[in-house]
Amino acid sequence: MQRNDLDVATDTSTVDSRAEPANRSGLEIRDLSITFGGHTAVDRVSCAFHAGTLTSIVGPNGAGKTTLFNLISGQLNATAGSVRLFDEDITALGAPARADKGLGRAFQLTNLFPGLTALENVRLAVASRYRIGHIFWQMAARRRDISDRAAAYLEQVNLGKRADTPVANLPHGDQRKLEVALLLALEPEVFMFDEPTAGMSVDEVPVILDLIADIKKHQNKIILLVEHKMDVVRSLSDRIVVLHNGELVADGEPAQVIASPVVQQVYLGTSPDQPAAAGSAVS
Ligand SMILES: Nc1ncnc2c1ncn2[C@@H]1O[C@H](COP(=O)(O)OP(=O)(O)OP(=O)(O)O)[C@@H](O)[C@H]1O
Repeated sequence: MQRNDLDVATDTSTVDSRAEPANRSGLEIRDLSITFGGHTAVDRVSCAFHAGTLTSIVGPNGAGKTTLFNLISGQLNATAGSVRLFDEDITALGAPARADKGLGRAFQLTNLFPGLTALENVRLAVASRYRIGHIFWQMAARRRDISDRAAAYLEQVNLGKRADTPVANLPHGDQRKLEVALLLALEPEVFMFDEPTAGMSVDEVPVILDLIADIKKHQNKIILLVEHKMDVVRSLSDRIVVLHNGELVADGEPAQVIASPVVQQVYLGTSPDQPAAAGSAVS
C-alpha cells in the first residue's frame, strides 16, 4: 500500500515535514563522537548509507553499536560530529523531530502501549504518521481509513488474527512483530533495527527476518541493523560496518569484511565460520 492510498493529501490537519527524498544522498554521519565522562563510546565515526541497502553494524560487546544508533536516531546528542539526512543537517534535532524527518527505529518493545490492542497500537502509529488531529480522528470515514490501513500492516506482519488482543497478552515474538508493524506504519526513509530477533524463539526468528528481507526487497529504503547472530548478518546484509572500542575498523562487502585481518583480530582469533560462539565474536 502506498502512502497516497490514505486520503490525506488535502487534509489540513496533517503535516508532512519530509521533503521528497529523490535526488538526494541518504544518511550520512561525519566524525560522530560521544564521550561519557572520560570514556569515548563512539569515536569519530564517519560513513554514508544509501537507499536500497541494508547495512549491519557489528562489533564485540561494548563496541558502541547501540550508542551509535542512539546518536543517529537522536536519543543521544553527539559530543562532536554531524548527522545528515538527505543533505539536511539534523544533528541539532531531537529524536521526535528526526522521526518526523524519516528516521524510524524499532525500540525493543518500549514504544508499545501494553494496555491497548495490537490494532489500536498500529492505528496510533498511522495517525501519528499523518498527524491526524482529534477532530478528523472523530470522523467515521477517517477512522475507517486509519483502521483499514492499520489492519493491513498487521496482516503484513502475520498478526491479523491478533488484532484485538491487548499487547500485554501477546507472546514476546508477536510483540516484536508488532513493533515492525509500527515501524512500517510510520513509513520511514531509514529503518533501524536493534537486535530485532533478541529473545525470540527459533520458530519466530525467520518471520522477523523475512519481514526485514521483504522491506529490503520491496522498498527502496535505508536499512540499518544491529544484530548479534552472524548468520543473520550474512544472509541479510549488503554491507557490514564493524565497530571496536567506538571506532569504525572495517566497512565493506560482508564476505570481505568478515575475512579481513582486522576483524579476525577484533574477534580474538575466532574463525569467520564461528563468529557467534561462546559469547565472543560478532555481537
Ligand atoms: N549512557 C551511558 N553512560 C555511560 N556509558 C555508556 C552509556 N551508554 C553506553 N555507555 C558505554 O559505552 C560503551 C558502548 O556501549 P554500547 O551499548 O553502545 O555497546 P554495544 O556495542 O551496543 O554493546 P552490546 O553488544 O553489549 O549491546 C560501553 O562501554 C558502555 O558502557
